[in-house]
Amino acid sequence: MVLSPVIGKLLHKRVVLASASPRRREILSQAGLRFEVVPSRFKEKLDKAAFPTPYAYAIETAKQKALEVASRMHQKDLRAPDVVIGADTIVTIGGLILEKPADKQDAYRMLSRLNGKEHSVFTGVAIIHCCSEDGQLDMDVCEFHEETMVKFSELSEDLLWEYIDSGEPMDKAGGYGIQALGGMLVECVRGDFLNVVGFPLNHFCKKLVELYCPPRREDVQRVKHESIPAVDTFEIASDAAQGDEGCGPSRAGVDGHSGQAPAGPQGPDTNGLVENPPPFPSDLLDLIDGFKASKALFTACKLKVFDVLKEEGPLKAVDVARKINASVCGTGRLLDVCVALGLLEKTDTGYGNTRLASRHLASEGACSLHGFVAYHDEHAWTVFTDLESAVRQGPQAAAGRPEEDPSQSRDRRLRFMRAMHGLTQLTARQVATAFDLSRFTSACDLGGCTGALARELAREYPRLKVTVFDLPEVIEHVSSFHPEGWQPERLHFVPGDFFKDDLPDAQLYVLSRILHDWADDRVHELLSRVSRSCKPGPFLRCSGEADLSIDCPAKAGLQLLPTAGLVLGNGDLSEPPHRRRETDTKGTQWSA
Ligand SMILES: Cc1cn([C@@H]2O[C@H](COP(=O)(O)OP(=O)(O)OP(=O)(O)O)[C@@H](O)[C@H]2O)c(=O)[nH]c1=O
Repeated sequence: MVLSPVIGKLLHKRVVLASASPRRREILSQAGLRFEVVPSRFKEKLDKAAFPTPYAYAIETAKQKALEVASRMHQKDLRAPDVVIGADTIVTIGGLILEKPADKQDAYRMLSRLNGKEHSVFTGVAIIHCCSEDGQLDMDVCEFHEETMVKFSELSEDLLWEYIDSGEPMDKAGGYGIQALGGMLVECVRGDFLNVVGFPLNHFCKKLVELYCPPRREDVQRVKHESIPAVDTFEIASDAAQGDEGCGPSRAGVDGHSGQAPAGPQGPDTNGLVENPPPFPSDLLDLIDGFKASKALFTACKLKVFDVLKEEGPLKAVDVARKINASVCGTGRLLDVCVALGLLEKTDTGYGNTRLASRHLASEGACSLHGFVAYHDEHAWTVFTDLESAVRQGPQAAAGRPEEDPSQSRDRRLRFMRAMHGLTQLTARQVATAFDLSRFTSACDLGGCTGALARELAREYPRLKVTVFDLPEVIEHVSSFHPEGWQPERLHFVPGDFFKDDLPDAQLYVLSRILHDWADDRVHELLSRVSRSCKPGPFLRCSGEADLSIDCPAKAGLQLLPTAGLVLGNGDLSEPPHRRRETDTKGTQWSA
């Protein structure tokens, strides 16, 4: 890449750097660019949590800095510069964004966090091309970011404080300046050094090539003058002249409007040119993008990435690729996605599981959700792919599908059981202890699958005998979900269909994750069958997430566990359960 012709493209344009950073000014002027400096008054206080990535935050801040300068200059002399450049540098570590420290203690907190570790430095850049016609300002925004990895050595407390006392950290993102004394803290750098200093010159020049030789429209996003968001400013307009410094011929266009009030946080500025920014639609973007994250998680689980890393991590991408028999490039990308999703950690030694992944995404272990993930990948994913036709044609379309072959349906059932087993193991204790069931001596878990909840109930209540009632083809596989030689005390399994067969006798019926599977008429039928099986006893009724208009038997206690399902009992439940947890009561109303 020949640089001077690129920079030369800007020679006859009025270029403004919307930044007070002396480092940015130096980098750009040393590259031969001629420009003016008009520091932006945009307050860097966007809601970080509203951005999907740290660099999206840096880019947006850079853009707002530049937009603020462009619109202010346009208002002042009704002529905006040709090009305005904004930039924002942030340091990120462990999902946290570090900007300039507020004071020495803040600098100490930042540097301690970075001590001995690798972190990312992102600079977001916005290049705005302005065009004023008939008093109207149109702007084309081109934006990009650059990431550089920086590793700090292990540093002593004394050294950190000596560095802080030098005063250098205070105007620098992350509390250090790599180009000066801070260079002593740094063990190595991966990527563009100047990006850390405050401006990714190389990427900037490449962007200019794209824009000018010839411009590629897909890199340029047209922003109409009307859509310039409102900005918060630090100073009143008259302060501007003090901050503006010229590098080239000074045409900053600041007219020193004295005594003019700054635009309020929400209000338009004096010329009515700046409008309220629309709220950033991060929830919507998450909805749009969410399936990609799910599929990346499903794929990593299926390829046993979390198992490999649990046993042998940390490992480099190339080693993981070999172990899972996949391409190095594809594996590297998948691993990086998992890092971004918080499932893996990446260090110098390679990729490793987070605790969350080791506990829940490896295939073995009491808290494993591997089966639950596999079920969603192999079953729910396909079902949802057909959602449009299900909506168009109605549920009868699914009913009209050809019968699947029995071995396939057996596999599907086992997958489903594995999914339910994993999930129930995770929640069983909470469900079993959400109510005080100690007065009961017998319970029946309807559709209790592998008995994971029944087992917990039996463990929690030493007097309780629990029957698991489920389809014969489910009961047939139960033993494979429990340790060999497992002899459950006070727990037994009865095959049957709760819509057809007599329900086993019990004082308490448990329906956990059952009712949501059925349409209202079926729910009514099932609850009526349960109601008929209940023996006379004190009465308590609760309505919760579903409005149960069943013929509720005066003989049965009936409670709804919103997170888990329904418990029907005939014991003395006339008082609200004292062991009910706050988190379990959401949306539930009690009436005796
Ligand atoms: C990591 C690092 C950062 N910096 C400086 O940190 C400021 C970041 O803050 P910003 O908000 O992006 O810029 P600013 O200085 O406030 O200026 P402005 O863009 O006008 O808001 C910029 O200065 C950078 O050089 C260094 O000089 N060296 C380093 O190693």
